[in-house]
Amino acid sequence: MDKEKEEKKKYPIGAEYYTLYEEVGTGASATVSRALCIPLNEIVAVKIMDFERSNCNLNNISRESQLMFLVDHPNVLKSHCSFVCDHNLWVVMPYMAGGSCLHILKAAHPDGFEEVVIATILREVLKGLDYLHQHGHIHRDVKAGNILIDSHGGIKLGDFGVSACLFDSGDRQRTRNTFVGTPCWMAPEVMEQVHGYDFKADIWSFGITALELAHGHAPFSKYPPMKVLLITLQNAPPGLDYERDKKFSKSFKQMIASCLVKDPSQRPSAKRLLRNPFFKQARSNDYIARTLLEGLPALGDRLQALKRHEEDMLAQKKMPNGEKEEISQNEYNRGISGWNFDLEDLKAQASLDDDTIIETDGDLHYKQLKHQPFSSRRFTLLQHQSSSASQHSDTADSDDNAHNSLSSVDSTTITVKSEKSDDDVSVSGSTIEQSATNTSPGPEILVEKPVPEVNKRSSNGAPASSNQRDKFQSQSQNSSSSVITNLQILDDAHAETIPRSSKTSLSGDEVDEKTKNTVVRQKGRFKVTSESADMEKVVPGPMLPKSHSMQVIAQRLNIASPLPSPLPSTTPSTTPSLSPYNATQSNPLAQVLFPCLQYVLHTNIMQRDSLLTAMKQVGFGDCTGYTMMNAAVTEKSLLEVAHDREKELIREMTDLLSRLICVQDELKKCKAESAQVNSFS
Ligand SMILES: Nc1ncnc2c1ncn2[C@@H]1O[C@H](COP(=O)(O)OP(=O)(O)OP(=O)(O)O)[C@@H](O)[C@H]1O
Repeated sequence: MDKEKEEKKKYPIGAEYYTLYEEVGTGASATVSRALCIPLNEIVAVKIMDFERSNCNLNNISRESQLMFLVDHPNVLKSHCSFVCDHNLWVVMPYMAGGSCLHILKAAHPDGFEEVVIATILREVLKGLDYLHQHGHIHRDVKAGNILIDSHGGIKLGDFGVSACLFDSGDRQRTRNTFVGTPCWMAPEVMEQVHGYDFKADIWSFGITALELAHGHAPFSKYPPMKVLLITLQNAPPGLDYERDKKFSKSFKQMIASCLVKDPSQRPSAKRLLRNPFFKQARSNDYIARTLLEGLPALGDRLQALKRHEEDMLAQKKMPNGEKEEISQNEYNRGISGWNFDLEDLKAQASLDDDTIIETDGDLHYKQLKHQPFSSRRFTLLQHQSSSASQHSDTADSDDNAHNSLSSVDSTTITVKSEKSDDDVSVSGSTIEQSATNTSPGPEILVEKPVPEVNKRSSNGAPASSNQRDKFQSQSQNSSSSVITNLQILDDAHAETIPRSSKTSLSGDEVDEKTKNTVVRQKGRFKVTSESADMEKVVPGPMLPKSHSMQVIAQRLNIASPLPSPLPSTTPSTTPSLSPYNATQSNPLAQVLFPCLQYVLHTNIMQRDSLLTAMKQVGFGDCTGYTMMNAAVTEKSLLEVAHDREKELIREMTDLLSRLICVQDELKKCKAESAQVNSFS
């Protein structure tokens, strides 16, 4: 009955019908305020998205917010209505008086919630996620900050729809000021941008969120983005520590371990997770209202207090690391996202500061040798004896196959043997040395949440079963069409572009089984990874056109390409015998630089292909023999030019790598000498 009443309610369209009260939240591109809907005399939340700040196509945002309007599940925050006002998009939503779990953690539970509370919150989140996944949607931003609680303890997953738009918009893809997603919660496959990702990326984020609720902060939250990426890609997945987290049950540890498996296909679906014994202890909404909300100041006051606290800490420069990172997260949530690949920047980022950073609480330890000149300073990533890998494999629920994933965690350059599997994973016996003296700015690393697409094969699945679902899905299909267009603009060479949303509606287990059929292809421009993580993945074979050039690269780099290369290389070898692969194996800096150079090369190749296609089209458009012949000649000469350029780039790349190696050798010598001098003195 209540629901019917709700449905009949018509929320007016137009800013004049709403009185804005205090601000209750800020995000990457929006501020959220408590507001009064005057005609209905009802308190609502209004999210005002600054079109200019979000750098996003307003029509796309608007379409996505309509999608949010169509959402109909008690655990997913829907919008009542949305409209444009002065270049802003207003989204009117139910007011969630408890605020986000992140706010509550910060205000009253800095060390995390009790297990029963966590189980109750997460069960509700899973129900919401299951609903979204069933409808072919991926949330892509699951985190405590997006889990909202209403005054009755009801839990909803927020920031769906509009955020999806921000991620998907081709405009955003093309602009550089667009960091997408928060790396702490980001699944490794999303970071790698190699084989695409699917709804299982949400399950990873869900596992990270579970840790966030347990500890009061997400794993690695104190580190800058680049470091988070490296740690996530190279280390064993984080998890609850058997020693340190004694207060938590085995089933909680196992549940998290099953989500934080690097191989997405081994992660359970949301539906399956709901059957996990951990959730048996979950209680009612009332319980949440009693335990979390009673005694809490009003949301607006809490937010103000938090802001003041952060400002004070900043002013005093006494900010604890976790909060420093919080600010840093906010910074790039605000749009600082083109990660500069300038080596100095990288050094600064990786070392946080130019001083020694050694923490003794079991967290990652970065040790910088102060007595060395800056150019030869190195930071050492010490890895403590850790046991998460064995823990995971020991304890993972076999049903969830969690242990399988750990086999993927190996590294040749950085030996990672995790023992502790928390955010505070320590890494022992391994070093990341960064010692290059080359300070010339290189290309920028731009890690973006890529535009996803769902494999066409999934469209053969069962049709949607209700009108509402059809409506929901057709809406999402509409919204994805713009993505296609944008993608084509971005990268014509990637011809497999297909809509983001699955057209099928699958049962949880089906969803599980069909993971591979609904894999989202990514069009990320770059990936930050290293050969050591998985050399095969570094060459994005399936993502690139099977061009002759790529085979040449694969051959030269001595990298096992995931694609067979039926065509022999015809390009004569013009490079020295130095193998960049070997070079990068022994040179961590080269590891980072190498993909960058690869990217330049790939771009070049793609441009060449586009030019050739354009030439062909011109040739066929005007079918005179003369034009055809001319086109053929031009194509040949273009090919030659492209080949020359390609050779030139490969030469440059190899040259750069060999110079890096020389520099590193020199450095080693210097270090040895300085060590000798030190020992004498
Ligand atoms: N309906 C609501 N009721 C109360 N508070 C809300 C509501 N919606 C959002 N908030 C608060 O506002 C904050 C920002 O909202 P939201 O996450 O939707 O913005 P965003 O710009 O998409 O942020 P981000 O992308 O960084 O997650 C939330 O973290 C939450 O604390």
